[in-house]
Amino acid sequence: MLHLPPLYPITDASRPESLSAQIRRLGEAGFPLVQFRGKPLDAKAQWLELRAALADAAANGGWPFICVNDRADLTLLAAREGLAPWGLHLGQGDLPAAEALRLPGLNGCHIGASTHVPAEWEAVDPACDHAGVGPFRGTATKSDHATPIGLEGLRAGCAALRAQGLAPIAIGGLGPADAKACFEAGAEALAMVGEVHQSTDPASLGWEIQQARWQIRPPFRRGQGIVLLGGSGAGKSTLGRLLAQRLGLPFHDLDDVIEADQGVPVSAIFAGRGEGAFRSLESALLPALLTTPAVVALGGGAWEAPANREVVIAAGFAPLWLAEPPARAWGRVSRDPRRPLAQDRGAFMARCAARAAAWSLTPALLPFGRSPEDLVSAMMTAW
Ligand SMILES: Nc1ncnc2c1ncn2[C@@H]1O[C@H](COP(=O)(O)OP(=O)(O)O)[C@@H](O)[C@H]1O
Ligand SMILES: O=C(O)C1=C[C@@H](OP(=O)(O)O)[C@@H](O)[C@H](O)C1
Ligand SMILES: [Mg+2]
Repeated sequence: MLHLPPLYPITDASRPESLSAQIRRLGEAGFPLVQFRGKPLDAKAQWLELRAALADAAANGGWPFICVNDRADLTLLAAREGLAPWGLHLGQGDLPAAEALRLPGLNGCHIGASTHVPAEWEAVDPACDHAGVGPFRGTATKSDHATPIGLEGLRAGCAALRAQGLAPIAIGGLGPADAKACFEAGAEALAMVGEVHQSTDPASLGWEIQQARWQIRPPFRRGQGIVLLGGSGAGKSTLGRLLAQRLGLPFHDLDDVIEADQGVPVSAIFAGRGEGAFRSLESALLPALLTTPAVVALGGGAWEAPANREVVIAAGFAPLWLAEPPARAWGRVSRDPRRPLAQDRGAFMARCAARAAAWSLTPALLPFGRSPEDLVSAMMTAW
């Protein structure tokens, strides 16, 4: 099943802030996925905002992912400009999902559906990989909504969607006080419009909802090994060391292991033998770190190789994407002489954008500006 962040913010065209500015602000706050909802703006206004938001995200390491509400036409236009969005969310009256996926440039697009009654959530178009289920209760941001389904409807909807392999998203008048109940009822994510835009501190809202999800579904099992992945500067090495200490597990940093094995710094391997030689060392030395439970911090590029991903999964370790906005990570590591791939902003962002699809195959840890200490404590509150 598709992994989704715990809180899925949706733009609100009734607010004075432009849609592209809303998406930029939410991305900077730490949300990896935002839905672009342009109604009731006309097609031209929606297109200009969508293009601006997608271009902005592309220049910032592909962050945040953008899922377009309703508009297959605008999604198609964007794809033609080389700005294919992460996804397209289709309502019951929009283009059928399978037809949308056949549009040029849209294969690989994540398609979402809206479901409101059992007949809808029990038979979703198999071309979809996620679906909204709601409305949980009535909401001021959507006047034409269907009858609220409440917690029991949500439970039934989530079970039906999960049985079809779809990630269920609770929607409709939700606030942070609903989070634990919605996750317990089976939601993978909570979609929000009003709460997220009215909040003076959306990062704290995201943090609170992530903690609620961890309380219901901890990010790893007790005693299980953990592999931290994600971009350079996300904080994998720092968090990994601390997490291992708190869990009483050994800690391995793949870069340190490579340096110890080769007797030279990572930068010297890149300079002397090239990136290919470094990637071969990553793949050669990773399996030995997975033989007994441990916390393992990967380097920023190690999750790209399918063989490395397979060995982590086969070892039963929990892979976790430390999902820090690339612009924030760049601010920490730019031009660090020990990081050969953090010398040029454009190249750094292009790598992040190219790697994001592989990272998002795993559950995410969203730091939302918190310290590694806070992150470790929050991950362990489940126990
Ligand atoms: N949560 C955090 N908040 C602020 N700074 C952090 C955080 N995590 C890591 N850092 C700092 O960012 C830099 C990069 O961290 P590091 O652990 O080396 O990242 P990575 O291993 O993912 O490249 C270090 O200077 C570290 O102290
Ligand atoms: O992004 C990358 O490909 C790299 C990131 C580095 O690790 P950090 O993610 O710890 O910086 C290190 O493995 C090497 O310089 C290559
Ligand atoms: Mg590191």
